[in-house]
Amino acid sequence: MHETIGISSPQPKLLQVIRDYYLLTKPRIIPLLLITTAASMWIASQGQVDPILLLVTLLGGTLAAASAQTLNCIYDLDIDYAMERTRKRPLPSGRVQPRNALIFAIVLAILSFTLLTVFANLLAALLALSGIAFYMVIYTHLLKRHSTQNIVIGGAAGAIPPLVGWAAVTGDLSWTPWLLFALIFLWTPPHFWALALMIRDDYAKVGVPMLPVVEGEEATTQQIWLYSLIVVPVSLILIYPLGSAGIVYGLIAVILGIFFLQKAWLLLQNPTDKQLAKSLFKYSILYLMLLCTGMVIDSLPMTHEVVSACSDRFGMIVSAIPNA
Ligand code: HEM
Ligand SMILES: CC(C)=CCC/C(C)=C/CC/C(C)=C/COP(=O)(O)OP(=O)(O)O
Repeated sequence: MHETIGISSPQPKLLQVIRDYYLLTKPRIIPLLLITTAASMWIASQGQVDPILLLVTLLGGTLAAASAQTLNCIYDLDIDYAMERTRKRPLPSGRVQPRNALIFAIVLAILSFTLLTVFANLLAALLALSGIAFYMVIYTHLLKRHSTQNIVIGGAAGAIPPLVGWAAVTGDLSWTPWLLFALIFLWTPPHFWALALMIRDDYAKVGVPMLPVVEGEEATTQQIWLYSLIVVPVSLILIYPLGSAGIVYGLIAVILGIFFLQKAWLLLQNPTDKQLAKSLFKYSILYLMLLCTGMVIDSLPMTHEVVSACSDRFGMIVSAIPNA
């Protein structure tokens, strides 16, 4: 075996280092943050988004989210070391030094800010920066270890990406991006508490007061149900009164919403069923992904043409019916 001879080629070591810095950014979460940014950009540009601006904004958003997650990994090193799920992360396992991680996070934040300022605008750059600050100061420092409402209020950080996307396109903010913000803000509690129900022993071990740890499964599933009941109608405000989406999005939102409510209802009936919690957690991700895809499809000029052709034809059929 090569390893026993003691000669290790430099490439696998370099690849390992790259992999560790990549893992520091909790990369699996970032694509969904980008999907919400992209959906917002598509609506803001009425289906005709500038591809370069899209690319630059998504890159700036990725760098900002990666910076935020790396800072969180540094701050939470102690609890990440104590929890089964997070023990193998690059910092607790000693593969990356906190000082190097801090430099990495600062570089990412500077790159994000510069990129967004130069190629999008200052508002988008400042919003992304505020996302990092909010996630670190409000969620990670002030709330995560001290309040059962940690992810409700802290969840606002994860709802900032659509504001970044909208600002990048229009240079300002209006009701629609704030509605998208509210949607993700309200979506976060069912998303996270469903997961927390599955891993509550881990959080209990390190004294993080997640809702299922402090108030139990029944109270948590009631809260999940409540937020789910709000999130579904809120998703329809985009159609009325805002008028920022149409029938295609409406159909998608209603169908997705029915399944969301069904899963939250089942969990409410069986608060200790970890399989149902897992199912809702997974579905929450699919829900937001498809809802955003629905927003994009709905915003496309081609969709508008198809919808208006269909409604013209429908109008002709109706007017051809005697006494209609
Ligand atoms: C304060 C708010 C939030 C908290 C506390 C939270 C927490 C978590 C945690 C602990 C996980 C499991 C990760 C792991 O196993 O390492 C997770 C998974 C995930 N979260 Fe969230 N989340 C929040 C908001 C969001 C937002 C806003 C998004 C995107 C819009 C998001 C997208 C995801 C995705 C896509 C996964 C699955 C990752 C995978 O495939 O393993 N989360 N979340
Ligand atoms: C615009 C911008 C830069 C926004 C950034 C927002 C952001 C990074 C949101 C992520 C939210 C999230 C996945 C939290 C994980 O909680 P945790 O850190 O408590 O999870 P853990 O228990 O896995 O460490």
